[in-house]
Amino acid sequence: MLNRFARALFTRIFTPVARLFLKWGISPDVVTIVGTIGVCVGALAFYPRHQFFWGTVVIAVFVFSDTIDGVMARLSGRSSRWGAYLDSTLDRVGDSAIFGGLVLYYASAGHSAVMASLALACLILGSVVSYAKARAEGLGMTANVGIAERADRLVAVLLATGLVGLGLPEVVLGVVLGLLAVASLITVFQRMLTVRRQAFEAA
Ligand SMILES: CCCCCCCC/C=C\CCCCCCCC(=O)OC[C@H](COP(=O)(O)OP(=O)(O)OC[C@H]1O[C@@H](n2ccc(N)nc2=O)[C@H](O)[C@@H]1O)OC(=O)CCCCCCC/C=C\CCCCCCCC
Ligand SMILES: O=P([O-])([O-])O[C@@H]1[C@@H](O)[C@H](O)[C@@H](O)[C@H](O)[C@@H]1O
Ligand SMILES: [Mg+2]
Ligand SMILES: [Mg+2]
Repeated sequence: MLNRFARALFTRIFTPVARLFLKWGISPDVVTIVGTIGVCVGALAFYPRHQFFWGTVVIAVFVFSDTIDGVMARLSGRSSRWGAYLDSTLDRVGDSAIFGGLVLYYASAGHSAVMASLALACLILGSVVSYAKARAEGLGMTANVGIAERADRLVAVLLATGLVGLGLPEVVLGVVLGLLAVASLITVFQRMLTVRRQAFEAA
């Protein structure tokens, strides 16, 4: 949803940064890679120690590299199949680190099997959401639908985790993770139905 409505706005916001990076001779691939490392460090160094606010701040700084890399590629006429592959593959690494960081905390010092399970459910179902689209595209179809696309999932988990880091009760994060898991599951079915329709239309 956000991907549709906010992409143009965020492209405008980050175009000056993208131009600056290109002027400095930085390539889109470097931004993709450094951004992913930053997200992983933010998630895995801070979340397992219950430093939810600072972890979210670090992740939020680096996560927009995913918008900037694409803008850079298009501005410089360097959009490539390799870049698309690198971008999507490293997105999975960053997403796994975010939910994995929460799993690590709640499965150890946080002592909450329920919260750990909810975060794990979001990790797994979010990956299936992405796979459902990637596999469809690999078969020459599209599955560009769903109520919980990547930008939606990230905004939900980062806002809730950041706010809990600022003092909101932990149950807020539990509710958001629960809703996100359900929304991700619904998205998987939305994508499967879209692909099924195309597969039978083509037959
Ligand atoms: C000035 C800073 C402002 C910051 C404001 C922060 C406030 C946040 C509030 C709301 C957030 C709203 C989120 C908006 C969503 C953004 C929409 C968007 O742009 O989504 C899509 C993108 C990119 O997706 P993708 O990678 O698929 O596309 P690309 O454009 O990259 O194109 C891909 C093609 O490009 C080519 N290519 C790419 C790379 C490469 N190396 N080579 C290439 O050739 C190739 O052709 C590819 O096919 O972005 C995202 O999905 C990013 C996620 C954004 C969501 C982050 C949400 C963070 C929000 C909140 C955090 C709260 C923190 C608060 C902390 C404190 C709490 C109180
Ligand atoms: O599929 P999803 O997770 O909702 O959303 C995402 C896509 O919108 C994006 O184009 C791609 O680069 C990401 O890797 C990811 O797949
Ligand atoms: Mg990107
Ligand atoms: Mg991406």
